[in-house]
Amino acid sequence: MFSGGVGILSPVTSVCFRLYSSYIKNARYLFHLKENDDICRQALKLGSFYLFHNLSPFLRNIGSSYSFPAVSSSELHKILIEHERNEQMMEESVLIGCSDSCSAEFAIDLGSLERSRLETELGGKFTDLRKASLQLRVKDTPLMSQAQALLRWHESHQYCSKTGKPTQKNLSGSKRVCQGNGLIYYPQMSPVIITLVSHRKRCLLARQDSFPAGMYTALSGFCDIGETLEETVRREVAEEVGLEVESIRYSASQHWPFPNSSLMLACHATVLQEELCINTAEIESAKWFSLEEVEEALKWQKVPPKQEDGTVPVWVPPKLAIANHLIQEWVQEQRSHLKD
Ligand SMILES: NC(=O)C1=CN([C@@H]2O[C@H](COP(=O)(O)OP(=O)(O)OC[C@H]3O[C@@H](n4cnc5c(N)ncnc54)[C@H](O)[C@@H]3O)[C@@H](O)[C@H]2O)C=CC1
Ligand SMILES: [Mg+2]
Repeated sequence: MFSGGVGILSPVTSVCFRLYSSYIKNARYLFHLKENDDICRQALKLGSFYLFHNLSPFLRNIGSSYSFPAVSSSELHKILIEHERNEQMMEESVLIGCSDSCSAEFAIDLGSLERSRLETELGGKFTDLRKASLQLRVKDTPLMSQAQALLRWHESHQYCSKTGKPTQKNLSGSKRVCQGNGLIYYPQMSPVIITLVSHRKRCLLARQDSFPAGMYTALSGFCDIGETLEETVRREVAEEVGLEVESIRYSASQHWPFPNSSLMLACHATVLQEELCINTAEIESAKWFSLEEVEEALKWQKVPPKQEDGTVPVWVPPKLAIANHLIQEWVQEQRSHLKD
């Protein structure tokens, strides 16, 4: 059922939608919701709502796993009334997507409501995002991260940086407009490259002193303004480990919510030499690893225990991090070379 859009879209648009795949229907419907406050206001009455409290997502424990459940519009309405809030508060929600049946999905921060009472009533816990990311199934984390990132952006962009006047969110939350001069602000992400450098049969993993003990990962760095993806890869590899990049191959991307929204652009790169010159202001340690060593590091599903000599074995970020994807991809490629 095309519930979210029924009776709201023009007949012409609705006819077009019937010819499209559900993916295209959803994309077009979301476009209308983002752009048109009236359509979005209607969708609020039928949509579902993911809950946050001071940016901590609401999780429910079911047996040995956790879910990130949504409440219906009428359930949210009831919560607001019971906590003596105006139903207008529903309009503080931000749009984060829509279901396969085109029912709009929103996120709302209930930080002004009593947390422990809400948790008891809803039967779950508002959980810090980092902890929640590790508790939830990997496939459920992108929606939660996206929702938190958008709520966080709105929370920190209440005023225009040019006029100092308040900014007003449009209903979907796809932008904020300065009440003084009409300047429009859109949610932002910082582009970051993450590169798995390799040379012959080994790959390079590094760690910063702020990482948990034993954790090594691929090199990463924020793009400077005006740089291309390729230029950032070359500069970061040179800056952090003193190596000259020979070739770059794009792999995949990921939205990363920590500490602020980044768009992680993941690449493989080969280098011309292997002698490292580590920039200790940025990196605590960087080492070349063989296939066997990387396979060993991948075996740890969580932080490994200390060994008898007090050291922690090398391990790599969990599956939810794109670093893990890059490392797995390299392992697959090395294994396939062995077969050749
Ligand atoms: N999802 C994943 O697999 C991984 C994600 N990351 C993320 O990548 C990001 C960048 O990693 P680093 O190697 O530390 O970057 P980096 O090597 O560029 O160094 C960080 C420094 O860059 C500067 N900087 C420039 N632009 C910045 C911006 N827009 N925001 C914050 N700092 C900025 C700051 O001085 C900061 O201290 C971090 O947010 C980290 O969480 C890092 C590794 C793996
Ligand atoms: Mg870095």
